[in-house]
Parts: sequence; C-alpha cells; structure tokens
Amino acid sequence: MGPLLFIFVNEPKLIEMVLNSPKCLEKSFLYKFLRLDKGLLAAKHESWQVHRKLLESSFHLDTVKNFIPIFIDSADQMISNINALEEKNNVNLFEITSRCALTMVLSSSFGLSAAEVHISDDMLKSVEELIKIISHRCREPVFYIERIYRFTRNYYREKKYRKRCYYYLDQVLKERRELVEPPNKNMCGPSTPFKQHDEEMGDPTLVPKKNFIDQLIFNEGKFSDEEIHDHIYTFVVAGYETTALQTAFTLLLLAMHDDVQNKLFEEIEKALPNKHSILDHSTLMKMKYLENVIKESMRLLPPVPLIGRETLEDLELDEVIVPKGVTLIIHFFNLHRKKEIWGDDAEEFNPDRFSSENENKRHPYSFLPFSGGSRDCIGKHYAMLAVKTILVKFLRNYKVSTDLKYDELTFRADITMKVCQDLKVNIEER
Ligand code: HEM
Repeated sequence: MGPLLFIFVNEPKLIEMVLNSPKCLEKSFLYKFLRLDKGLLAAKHESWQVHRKLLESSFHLDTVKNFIPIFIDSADQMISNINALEEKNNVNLFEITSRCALTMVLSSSFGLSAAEVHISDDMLKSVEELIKIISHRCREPVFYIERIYRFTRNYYREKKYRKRCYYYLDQVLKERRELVEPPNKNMCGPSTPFKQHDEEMGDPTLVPKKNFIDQLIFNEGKFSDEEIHDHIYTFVVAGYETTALQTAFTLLLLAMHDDVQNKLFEEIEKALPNKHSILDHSTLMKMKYLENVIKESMRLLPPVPLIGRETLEDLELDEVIVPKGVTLIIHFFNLHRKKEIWGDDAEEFNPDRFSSENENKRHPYSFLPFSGGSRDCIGKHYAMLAVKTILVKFLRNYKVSTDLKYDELTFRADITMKVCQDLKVNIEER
C-alpha cells in the first residue's frame, strides 16, 4: 500500500512460524490508531512481555471460572430484557448480546454485580462508533498520516465518542479505586470480599476474588496510571464486542440450521432438565456439542477476522527473506474457509468438523479464532465461558428462526468481523 509493504501469510505452517517467532512479536503500526499504546493489545513488545506475565494469572482458567456467577447474572438480565419485548419477531441479535457482553466485561473488570453496571444506549453507541471510525481509518492509507487525519470529520467524531466512553469508565475506575483498601505488605494481591456461588455447594458465599482492576491497582508500583487506564480500556475494547459478536453469530447460524439447533437443545435439556436448573462450570464443560457449535461458528465468522504483525528483524519465511519493518497480515477469515484444509464443503456450517477425531487430523494452526503463539488472546478462557453461558441461557428459554439465508450473507472485515445484513431473528419461547 503506497510505500508500505503488506504480506499476507496463508499457510498454517508459515502462520505457526510467524506467530511463534520472537522477530514477529511487534504489532503492526495500524494498532496505534486504537490510541491504547500501553494496553496489552497494542503495546510495544518489550513492555508487553513484562505486562503479559503480570496479567496472565487474572485470565487463567481457574480465575475466570469464578466469573461464572457474573456471566449467569448478566445472561439472566438478558432473558428478562427479551421477556419484556412486546414484539419478539425481527429482533436484532447484536443489540441483545452486546448489552449482555458489556455488562459481563464491566462487572468482571470492576468487581461489580450485573445490577450495579448501568449501561446507557449512549455508551453502547459510542463504543460501536469508535470501532467503526478506527476501522475506516485502517482502510484509508491517506489517513494513516496523523497530520492529515486531524483535518477530517472522523477525527472530531472519534474524539467525541472516546470522551463519552472514557467519561463513564473513568467514573467507575475512580469509584473502584476509592473502594479497595491499599494492599497489606504480606498479601500477594487484593482480597476484596466478593459475593459468588460456590460451585460444589451451590450456595452464595463470600470469597476473595482477583478481578482485573484490583489486580492492576494492587500492583500499583508495577503499573503507571496511564498503563492502568490503557489496560482497562483494552480489556473492554478487546473483550466486549468480540464476545457479543460471537454469541450473535452463533445464534444466527443456529437460527438458519434447525437440525443443529435441535441437537444442541437436546444436549442442553439433558444437562439442565428445567429452566431453573443450576448452571455451573462442570455442567458447561460436559456440553461437548455446544463447544463444537461455537468453534464451527468461529471458523465461519471469526469475530477478529485478521491481525497484523511487524517484523522486528529480517525474517526467513518459506525461503524468502522478509525485511525488517514489513507488516505481515494473517487473515483468519480466509484461512478458516480454505478448501485445501476444510474440504469442498468449507463454506457449509457443520459442527461435526470439530469432533475430536476430525480435529486431530488438522494442522493446529488451521483454526485460530484467538490467534496463536505467545501473543494470542489472553481472554480466550473467559470468552469461551462467557459465550457458552449466554448461549445455554438463551437456548434453554427460546428457539430462534430467521428469514435471512446463509448463502446471501455478505461480510466486511473491520477491526472486528461484520455481517452487512442486520442480524434479525424471530424469538419463540420454549
Ligand atoms: C470470542 C471472543 C474473543 C475473540 C474471538 C478474541 C480474539 C482475539 C484475537 C484474535 C487476538 C489477537 C489480536 C492480535 O494479535 O492483534 C486477541 C487478543 C487479545 N484479546 Fe481477545 N478475543 C475474544 C475475547 C476476549 C476477551 C473476553 C478479552 C478480555 C476479557 C480479550 C482480551 C484480549 C487482549 C487483552 C488481547 C491482547 C493480548 C496480547 O497481545 O497479549 N479477548 N483476542
């Protein structure tokens, strides 16, 4: 593009090399447009290495399992919102899942209950518009130059929406800082009393919990104010829309494939015989078909359609020397639809591709919804549990159908994946 060299890497073997090479740990210059330079997603590789290590434990499966009660609360709120709809035909799925996913991310970031999170329509619109504006900038090389971009209308719109998002989040951040006690010298982290369900007992109990903001605040010596700010916003940006899109895409595909929806409902009904049966981590883990359905949806509609890395040094790739400073693009959307990997029916929705038997036959870098290597998605366990919880709650209560046809869908690769049609479905109570 102009004087800039972009190389698309398409083969699983080469993608594995890129994602595991210390020469490719730097993100592409395009990530600067997020203006979250100190957050994990866009950070320079030297500070990224230190911070990723510090934050890893907050996203460990054993830690994020503790968030399931928050996921359940947020999903229950979603069910109440759907129940309250007068008209359950032509409902926009993304409008429903986005509010639910943002509630989850904000409550688990800030240690709040779902009821304490107040999401205005303005907040949702501001995040969505910001993502649109930044995606537009990435597609227009002339606006890569900040001095030119500053003369555009989008620059001022970006400033306006950023201010609105920050206003809300800064308030919550301030309140949380005031609430938590400074750490005791002997403590390795915060110990904020936090209401949650004990999985074994099924009872609400008070247990210490490491939520994301506490982890940052209690490591205050290690994170500057600016770093805390950028990490928190990165968490919201990287976690909220991806989770909302993934859930909406899966429900849309289920609405289009009645046989798969019925089979999945059978699995859910077996694990949760009635609408009020208790949902916990071990129940979610038993639902193997649910996992296959989510993976197949992520294959066809990965919420992050592509990523960009910059070579820190010359790199040998498939007997070609790629010079330092080049942007390598890994296009997950295309990789996930390659006939050489997925067969002639690559475009078809078939969760059985992810049976353990079929999965073992493929190169592990053929399927990368969370990217791969050391700079993969830190929130992958969180995301899978969140998406599973929303889907189980939704499908235990409702059946979905749609007039949209799978073959007629068209797509746009923004920073996140977009289906150009509104995700309209009809919702029917079970
Ligand atoms: C279905 C949901 C999700 C998908 C598909 C997804 C996908 C991805 C992908 C592909 C990357 C690599 C980006 C790149 O290299 O440019 C990434 C990075 C990241 N994701 Fe996720 N993500 C999801 C949910 C989440 C959640 C829920 C969180 C936080 C709670 C999160 C936090 C992050 C962060 C902080 C990074 C940067 C990691 C680093 O560079 O060390 N993501 N995600």
